[in-house]
Amino acid sequence: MSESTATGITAIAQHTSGVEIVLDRVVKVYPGQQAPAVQDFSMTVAPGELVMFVGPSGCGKTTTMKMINRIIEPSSGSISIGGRDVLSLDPNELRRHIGYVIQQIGLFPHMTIAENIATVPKLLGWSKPRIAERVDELLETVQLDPGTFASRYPKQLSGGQQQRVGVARALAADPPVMLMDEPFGATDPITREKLQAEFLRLQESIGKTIIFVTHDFDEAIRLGDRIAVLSDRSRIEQFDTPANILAEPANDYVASFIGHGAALKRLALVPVEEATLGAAVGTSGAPTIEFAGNLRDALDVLVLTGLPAVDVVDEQGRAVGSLSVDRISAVLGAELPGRTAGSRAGAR
Ligand SMILES: Nc1ncnc2c1ncn2[C@@H]1O[C@H](COP(=O)(O)OP(=O)(O)OP(=O)(O)O)[C@@H](O)[C@H]1O
Repeated sequence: MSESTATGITAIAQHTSGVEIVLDRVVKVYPGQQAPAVQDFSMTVAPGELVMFVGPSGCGKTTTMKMINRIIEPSSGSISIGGRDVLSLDPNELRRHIGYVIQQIGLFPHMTIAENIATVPKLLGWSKPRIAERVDELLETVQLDPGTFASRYPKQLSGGQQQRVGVARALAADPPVMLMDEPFGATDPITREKLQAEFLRLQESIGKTIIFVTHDFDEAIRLGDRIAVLSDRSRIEQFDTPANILAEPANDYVASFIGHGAALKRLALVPVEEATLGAAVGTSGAPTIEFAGNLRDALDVLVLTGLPAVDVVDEQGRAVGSLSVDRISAVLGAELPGRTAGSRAGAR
């Protein structure tokens, strides 16, 4: 490795919380192919941001992501992480400083869970006590008891547990950047929701810069700070926050991707505290909604109970006000100042 390469890696490795990723006119033409799989892809991802790539099969999501850690070499264009040109760095070294989680998990079957998590720290030459401490810490972070799981083998874990280990392994050397390729895709819907919720909580504390590939638009809405909706050759059709994409899809392609129920999806993003509450009703025995909940949960209660209003309660269970369908609708209306009814309908 040249000296400048070593300096570049050190600069990336110094960071543990997120750094900026910049892709500039990145192109990938696979050998023997006429058309590029990725054409002129440019994007800046802010430090600590969680960006979701969503698009149909074959549009180039994975190719684009894999060029960042150089599992796939770009044909042209530039990519930088924390201001360092990744194409000038040693690819193997680079990968040790970028966490990588894939759907197939890729745990080594003949290694224990602890050994799996320790792979990169070992390659980086960490001491045994430091590695052991890190493995325990990470298992706890992903809610697996080290005493129970550290010495097990992957096949002795459920799919969801294996996926948690995959995340722990990617985090082992505390990389500033994580690339995640359909990481929860192979799990059943309930496990998937659980993993998503855990992952969101985790990201709140670690603040990595993350690129996350998914087919599932609802997953993108739930997790992303911003979503890039991609079409053929990784063309960016829209790159914006989930709320903005739901409220105002850039074109018919994005609208079709959102599918039905955009208003309901938007409600799930709006916390109860953003609504203007009415007076508490105080009907005894009626279901309530927590102040920390979202407007979709509140609407669920209203629909299921048929009540005109549902009480909102604080952490102590005290009613602090109430929500009705009108009050919930008013929040969505207020989010779209000056928008005509016609354009709102377009956000379907
Ligand atoms: N090694 C390869 N050689 C030739 N073409 C390839 C290669 N890998 C991918 N492609 C092609 O490049 C395009 C983009 O593939 P890519 O895997 O990036 O898409 P994707 O959006 O991630 O798809 P999926 O969601 O199905 O994983 C596809 O048309 C694919 O057939």
